[in-house]
Amino acid sequence: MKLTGFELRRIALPLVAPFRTSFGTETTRDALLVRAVGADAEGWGECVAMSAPLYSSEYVDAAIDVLRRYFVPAMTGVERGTQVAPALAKFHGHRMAKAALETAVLDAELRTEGRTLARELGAVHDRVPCGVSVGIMDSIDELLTAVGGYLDEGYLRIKLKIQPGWDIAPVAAVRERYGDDVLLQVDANTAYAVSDARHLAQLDAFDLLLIEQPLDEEDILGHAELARQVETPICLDESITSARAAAAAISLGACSIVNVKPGRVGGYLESRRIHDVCVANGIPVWAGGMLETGLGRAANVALAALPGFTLPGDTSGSSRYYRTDITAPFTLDAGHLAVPTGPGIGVEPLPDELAAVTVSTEWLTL
Ligand SMILES: O=C(O)CCC(=O)N[C@@H](C(=O)O)c1ccccc1
Repeated sequence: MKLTGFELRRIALPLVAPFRTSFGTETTRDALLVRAVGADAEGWGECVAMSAPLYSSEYVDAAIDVLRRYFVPAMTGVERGTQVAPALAKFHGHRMAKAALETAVLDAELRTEGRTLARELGAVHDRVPCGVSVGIMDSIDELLTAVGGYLDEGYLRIKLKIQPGWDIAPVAAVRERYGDDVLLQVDANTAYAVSDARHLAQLDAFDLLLIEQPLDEEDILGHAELARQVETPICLDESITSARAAAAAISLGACSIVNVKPGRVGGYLESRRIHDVCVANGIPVWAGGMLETGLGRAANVALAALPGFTLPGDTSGSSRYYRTDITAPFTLDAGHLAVPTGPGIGVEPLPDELAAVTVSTEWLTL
């Protein structure tokens, strides 16, 4: 499929409520969409970089610049999704920008050929169990109300953001209020140090599924040491930037569960490779999230349908974050989301909704 060019579209979606993590608070999702335009189809990719380099080194302005200056010009001659990563291999980093470009080309290719992303990746389910991520709040009462609301909506797993000073008490309160059967996990987003091991070991009393990314993303050996001192399984997110990094972290004993986030690792094809490495090592994986619109959400749900995704992911319904999504909304059904069945990622932006949140567009001809 011959490509004629790409559109970079920056959008701003207000969140239904502030979302606070150990590294900041989001109130509006500043996001970059990439549209690949081919002779007889177009495809979409969502860059999950945040406004500022607080989750990782990437941020929206940098993604726009690197796409415009280096990555899109390197797409000359590229006609299939599998050709994108090799064409970008000489460039270091910027995995979220690379992922958006690869997904847009892959979506256009699959739409041209009438194939779904789910099938292309090796999905084996037609719906996926959904968890929800709950931010840091001003009070335990506020947290318990939020958690109760999500449980009422049918979410099958609760993830609590934690940080020093907001960890043991909120976990204990949720366990005390909602019981021991609720699937519960925590996410520290690198907020602790290995010297906090004894403190974090207090979480062992609460039968958590996992503790996600407690230490700095580069502290693989620290996570291996922490795993020796804490019973709760350690899950890595920010540290796992590729299948090679996953293999190394697993062999070093740094994690026993992996959060697979396509944007963080450079795309859905590398995500499948991470899945395969983890399955080969008996390591469960689950689909992470980055407050995606329905475009990224659709692709994440397809990925979450692969056999090794045995834990509910951060694949919540659209209404968790947005009053109005830019695609038909993803709505929870008995705690699950249906895997899209249309070609490619299976969804498209709704023109009016997309226009309403568009901040800027830029066309780059190949
Ligand atoms: O449900 C979602 O899409 C968000 C899930 C979530 O908590 N993402 C976290 C994370 O660190 O995994 C995050 C939040 C905000 C910004 C970046 C990452």
